[in-house]
Amino acid sequence: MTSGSVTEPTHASNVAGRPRGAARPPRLAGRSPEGPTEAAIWTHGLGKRYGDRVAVDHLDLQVPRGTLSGFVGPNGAGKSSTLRMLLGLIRPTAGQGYVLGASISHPARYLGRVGAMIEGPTFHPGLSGRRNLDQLALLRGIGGRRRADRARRVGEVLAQVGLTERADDRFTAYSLGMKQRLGIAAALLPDPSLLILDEPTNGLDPAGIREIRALLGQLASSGMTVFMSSHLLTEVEQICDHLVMINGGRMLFQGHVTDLLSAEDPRILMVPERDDDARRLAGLLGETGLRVEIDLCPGPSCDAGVGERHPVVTAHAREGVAADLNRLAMRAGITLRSLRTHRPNLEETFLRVTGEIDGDLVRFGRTPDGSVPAVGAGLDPAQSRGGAT
Ligand SMILES: Nc1ncnc2c1ncn2[C@@H]1O[C@H](COP(=O)(O)OP(=O)(O)OP(=O)(O)O)[C@@H](O)[C@H]1O
Repeated sequence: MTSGSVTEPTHASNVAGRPRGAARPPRLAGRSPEGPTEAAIWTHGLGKRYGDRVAVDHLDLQVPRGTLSGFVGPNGAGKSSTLRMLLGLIRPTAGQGYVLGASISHPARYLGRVGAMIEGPTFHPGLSGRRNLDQLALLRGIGGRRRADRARRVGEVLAQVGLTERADDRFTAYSLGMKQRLGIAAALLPDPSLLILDEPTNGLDPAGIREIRALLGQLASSGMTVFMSSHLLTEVEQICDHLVMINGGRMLFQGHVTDLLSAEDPRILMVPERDDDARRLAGLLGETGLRVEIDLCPGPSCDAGVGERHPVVTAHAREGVAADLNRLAMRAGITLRSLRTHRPNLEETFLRVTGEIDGDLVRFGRTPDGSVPAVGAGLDPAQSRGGAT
């Protein structure tokens, strides 16, 4: 079993922990926390300083073999520096790391089994995709000295990334998506066990993103470990089964995407017909033991499906109690304009954990009178998640 773990800034909440019975992707079933030799990537206390600037701060990474793992963090979080240390391009200033069981102090021992695309692919613009790959294979000694062997390997990787039909077109004629796929083909030349990609979907249109997504999914299902950095959280949520989230060089979360998402409280969002009823409704719900917030600002976490701007009362409760909450409101003479359930997606979770947006409570605290903060906050979490009766 590979457990998800979360380290949070103090203002973020409700992310830690894995609810009992949370489903695991089958590919990882039965695995246990992995040591330096079992994990595809393992680091302990890994750090990188540039002068006084700390780019990577005591990172303990564990990327299990065979996963498609997303490496996410805001700009300047330390992703590229980490990838560069793993590839032996820069030296760590602290800690240790292992890639495919070999220490990162001796990159030559594992680089032959690692494919990488960092900072986008660079190819000769006047040569075809096939010729570019052939030259790279020759330079890297892939496929042996025989031209036929090299050509066979180049043909295989071109087929793998779906470029066979356009293989003899010049690189300049390729779309951005095709250029990215050629970059991945180059990384695949040595038939690696681990593929490290820095922002492979950067700048691509939705169709290009879909192609890369399908390609990475295929590679991972063939048993290869793929570790890719990305800013596109929707993509990571859709294609990755494992996630490493960092900010300011520090670990925020690593584990299964499902663990992170299922640790987020499900919510029920209610908009009373009369704005004045919002506080009374929040008070009533709070008395049942639920954690409740009021938000005046429609947004991803408080949009209750109402076009106009009305106070939204959010109860941290599972979907199953929605009808109970509606009845409770009705009994108190409060009619609801809308009621819906919401579970935060990876993007919302990420923004909250990295502190890019304030939590609902903070935002409510900034309203003009600020007199009703969280109702029911500080109650037994089991109670607040259990729902009202
Ligand atoms: N060669 C360098 N010299 C000095 N500072 C650097 C150097 N490379 C990176 N940094 C700094 O280290 C921090 C981490 O940068 P890094 O590029 O690793 O982050 P990142 O998560 O990859 O960001 P981005 O997504 O914007 O590329 C940043 O503050 C950056 O300015």
